[in-house]
Amino acid sequence: MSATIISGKEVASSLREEIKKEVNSISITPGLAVILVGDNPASRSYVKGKEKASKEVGIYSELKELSSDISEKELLDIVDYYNEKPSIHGILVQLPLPGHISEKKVIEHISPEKDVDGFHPINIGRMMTGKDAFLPCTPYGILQMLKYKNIQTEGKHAVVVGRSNIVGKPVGQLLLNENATVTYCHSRTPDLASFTSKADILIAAAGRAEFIDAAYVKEGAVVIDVGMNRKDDGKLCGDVAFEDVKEKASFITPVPGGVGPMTITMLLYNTLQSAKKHAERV
Ligand SMILES: NC(=O)C1=CN([C@@H]2O[C@H](COP(=O)(O)OP(=O)(O)OC[C@H]3O[C@@H](n4cnc5c(N)ncnc54)[C@H](OP(=O)(O)O)[C@@H]3O)[C@@H](O)[C@H]2O)C=CC1
Ligand SMILES: Nc1nc(=O)c2c([nH]1)NC[C@@H]1CN(c3ccc(C(=O)N[C@@H](CCC(=O)O)C(=O)O)cc3)C=[N+]21
Repeated sequence: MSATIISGKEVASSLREEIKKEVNSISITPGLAVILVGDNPASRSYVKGKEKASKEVGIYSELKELSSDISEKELLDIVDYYNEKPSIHGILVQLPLPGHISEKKVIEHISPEKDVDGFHPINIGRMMTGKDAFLPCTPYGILQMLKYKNIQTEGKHAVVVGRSNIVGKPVGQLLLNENATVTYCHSRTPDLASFTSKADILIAAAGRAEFIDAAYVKEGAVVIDVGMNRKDDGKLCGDVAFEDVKEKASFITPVPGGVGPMTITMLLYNTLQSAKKHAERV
């Protein structure tokens, strides 16, 4: 039996309709500032996607493009400018940043109230303790995809491949909050397949093209592919060998058209929530 494909595009467009309606119903226009340092083509293409999606739902978006030789101090000053700007409710600094700039410092400089990426330690701490917080967009989007398909997490064994601060760690934490039993794997995990093949829900977030094949997957597992890799022919592919794994899994997400569109959608959602909170305060 071939797996059901979870279309991130479909889930995203349904959520974006709701976001659009709500944006139209509130008294202020949500504003998002996107800061892009340098001219990495992949980063530029993601940022364009975010801008286009913002416009489609009626969110104002402002793109600040900066040269890769900007100093850390100059970048922090620009973050400050948006921290103070009342029409901006969300700030996103596209990662990665050039080597001479501390990502940690920049993230910690963003006001937690405008941290719609959910990367600030205050928001991470709030997420870990189950308090109201901006949840990181990719993990949050994955939860929405599971919900949309009525996939149970309670009591399930979730295995996460990857432990980055932006994907691996928070997706595990959110699944734990949803009562899954969570195992994290990473580059020092010996015999990876011995762990992944136990997973009811397998999250692949390592950034290695198509390396999760059917041998890594349990029959009937739910497989979520976060990976975003370029093949030699220039085509985009995930961490999962889709054609092979889809014959063994019960649900699977494609790349493109899977987790990616959900990441952008949750960014829009977080920006809307931030604007609503702002409206309550003034
Ligand atoms: N679809 C979307 O919206 C998004 C997609 N992405 C994509 O997801 C992928 C992961 O992103 P990100 O978390 O930022 O990447 P990082 O490179 O920061 O982290 C990769 C993680 O995978 C682990 N890893 C690497 N190789 C292996 C291996 N062979 N076996 C087991 N674990 C391994 C690393 O382990 P260790 O810690 O030991 O180094 C690390 O924890 C990338 O392809 C990225 O492009 C990212 C963000 C959003
Ligand atoms: N501060 C910050 N926040 C991020 O959320 C962030 C970041 N930095 N740096 C890079 C990663 C990566 N990321 C993606 C978002 C959407 C797609 C996406 O929409 N992908 C489409 C395909 C896009 C294409 O065709 O190029 C898809 O999967 O269908 C991909 C990747 C967000 N990231």
